[in-house]
Amino acid sequence: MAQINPSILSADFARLAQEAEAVRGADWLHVDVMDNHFVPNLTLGVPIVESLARATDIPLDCHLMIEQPDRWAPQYVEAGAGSVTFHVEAAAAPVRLAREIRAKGARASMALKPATPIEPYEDLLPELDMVLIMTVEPGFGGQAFLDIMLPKIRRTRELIDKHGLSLWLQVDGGVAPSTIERCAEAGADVFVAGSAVYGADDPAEAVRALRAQAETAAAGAPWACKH
Ligand SMILES: O=C(CO)[C@@H](O)[C@H](O)COP(=O)(O)O
Ligand SMILES: [Fe+2]
Repeated sequence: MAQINPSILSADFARLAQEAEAVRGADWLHVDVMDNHFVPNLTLGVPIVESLARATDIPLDCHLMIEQPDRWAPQYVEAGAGSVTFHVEAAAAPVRLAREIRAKGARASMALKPATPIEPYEDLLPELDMVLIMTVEPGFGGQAFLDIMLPKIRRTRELIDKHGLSLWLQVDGGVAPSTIERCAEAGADVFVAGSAVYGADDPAEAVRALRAQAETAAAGAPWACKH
């Protein structure tokens, strides 16, 4: 089943509890943590994640666009995140980090920037609960979807299926009604959407509509028939 994770990067940061309520029915709330080093933007950190976890019962999917994730990721689990994604480009010891995140009780996920290939990390997949293929350069919401990432999504789906794994395949960046079907056909099953959800008149309805589009597209995809 397709999961839709609205990104609060496109929400009003002064009203985060209400903005979470506005997307009731979403599978996860996507929280973009940026440190102005790994990416040229600065957002929020552990204390806000802690408050948000108390303010909503939607589980938090924390996407860490930060340097030194080995040092910081465990603190996001302690703050209440149900899933923590680190960038493999920034991690010193991705296997140890994934194991630590899992041992602390959250789902462990690894993100790849657009220029990072999946193939060198094939052997790490069993250590993970999710892989995030970035479909924009990380750092900002509202950017145009990079079509050139579709082959990487397909290749990642093939690797997951080849190893008989059940980890989720997330896409993030420019996911909208005009792009979500191509992502689902390529093999993604978790969809982050910021501007397409919070820019809509009815964000909860936008979540439902995106999910329906993704599920229809996935049903007709060749990879879906293998399960
Ligand atoms: O991680 C990021 C950006 O770096 C994303 O999660 C964005 O927040 C997605 O926003 P849209 O492209 O959907 O507007
Ligand atoms: Fe993100």
